[in-house]
Amino acid sequence: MISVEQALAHVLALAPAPRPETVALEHAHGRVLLEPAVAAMTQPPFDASAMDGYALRRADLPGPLDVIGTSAAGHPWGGEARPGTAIRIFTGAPVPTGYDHVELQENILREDDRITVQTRSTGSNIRARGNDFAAGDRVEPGHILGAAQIGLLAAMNVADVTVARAPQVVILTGGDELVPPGTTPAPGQIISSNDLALAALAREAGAVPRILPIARDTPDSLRDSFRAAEGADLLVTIGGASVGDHDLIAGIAAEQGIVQSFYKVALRPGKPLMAGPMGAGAMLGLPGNPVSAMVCGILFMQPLIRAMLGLEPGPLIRTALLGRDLSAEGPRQHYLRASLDGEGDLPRITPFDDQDSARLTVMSDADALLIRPPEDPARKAGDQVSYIPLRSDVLPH
Ligand SMILES: Nc1nc2c(c(=O)[nH]1)N[C@H]1C(S)=C(S)[C@@H](COP(=O)(O)OP(=O)(O)OC[C@H]3O[C@@H](n4cnc5c(N)ncnc54)[C@H](O)[C@@H]3O)O[C@H]1N2
Ligand code: MOO
Repeated sequence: MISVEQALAHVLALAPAPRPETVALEHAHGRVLLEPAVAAMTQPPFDASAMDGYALRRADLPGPLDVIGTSAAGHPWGGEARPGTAIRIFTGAPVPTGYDHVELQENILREDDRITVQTRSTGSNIRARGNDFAAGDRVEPGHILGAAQIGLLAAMNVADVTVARAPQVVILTGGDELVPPGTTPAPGQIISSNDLALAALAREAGAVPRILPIARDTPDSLRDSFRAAEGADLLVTIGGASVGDHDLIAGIAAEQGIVQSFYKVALRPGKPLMAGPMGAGAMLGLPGNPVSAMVCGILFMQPLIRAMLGLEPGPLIRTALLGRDLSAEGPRQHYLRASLDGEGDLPRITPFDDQDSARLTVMSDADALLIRPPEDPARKAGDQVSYIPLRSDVLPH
């Protein structure tokens, strides 16, 4: 058995380099920028008024001043500043050269075309040309484009961006006991959940998942499934990884020429785990117990997908204070389903009593996976511990 860290290093070594693709900016939200994007224009492109009011020369204050023109957004005033004058101006309009201040209309007394400034703002109320960005400024690659970056790139007049192609992840689950949701199981059968859960985890990490039809417990059925996965960036198999008579995945993978980087990991839940190169991509074999499959998906599949996208692979590890005493651990690194609460600097983490690797209700209630290293001694409430946060506010699309 190898450690979780060694297994993750093996898995990440299977990631092919991110592949570029050009997309229109309107389709770039949530994608990973792969090449720098360069501003095609300066913002603002002219000194712009930040308020509705009057552009004037500070040297002429307090006035009175003659209003000699109007500058509105999209309709600049074509004249030149003269001493003792002002321009009626609106938010976003160009401030004509020579005027160095905009006074809010609330602070002005106007009689016909003459104004007097009654209160003077401290700032100039002018946004200087280029104070946001200049033509040639770059948005650096290597991160996910969120709403703010999409807005920034649009303002920069960048219409297309080079992003990482989303990895195509094929999900294969098999077992004679499994039928899809929405069908009526025969005696001894259950509903297949792992394929949908792992596809959701893959999508969360930025991949495009494709779920194969549920394979039967026969070599031929699995061979058909492996064939259907050809060309994928990543094949994720779930189940059939253990030592039972019907656990066939390792044999079929070997037949396909997939050389396993490792097989067993000192991990709870999820000991039977395998990975290896497949074509230009990779294969990852996860255990079948539903919670084990998800935990391994979080620990290995999601980091592999993020590495394929050129992102920091993670998983994200945080610190919390233990909510209750815990007994000593065994030789495998343990990821316990836990709740998070508390309002101090560090949250308080409390593992659930039931850690059965088949109970999806417990996984669904969990806010975090509490990490207990191999042979971790007994711990007291209040001790600092590490955890992986589970709830994300990122909605996949
Ligand atoms: N003699 C031993 N038996 C087992 C060991 C062991 O070391 N020695 N390890 C146990 C552990 S731990 C796990 S985890 C499982 C892993 O087994 P497999 O990866 O071969 O998974 P399966 O046997 O195919 O399924 C396990 C369990 O999960 C259910 N399952 C499978 N696929 C799905 C699905 N798509 N949706 C919902 N549920 C699924 C399946 O019905 C089984 O109940 O092995 C232990 N045994
Ligand atoms: O390794 Mo199994 O994944 O503990 O349930």
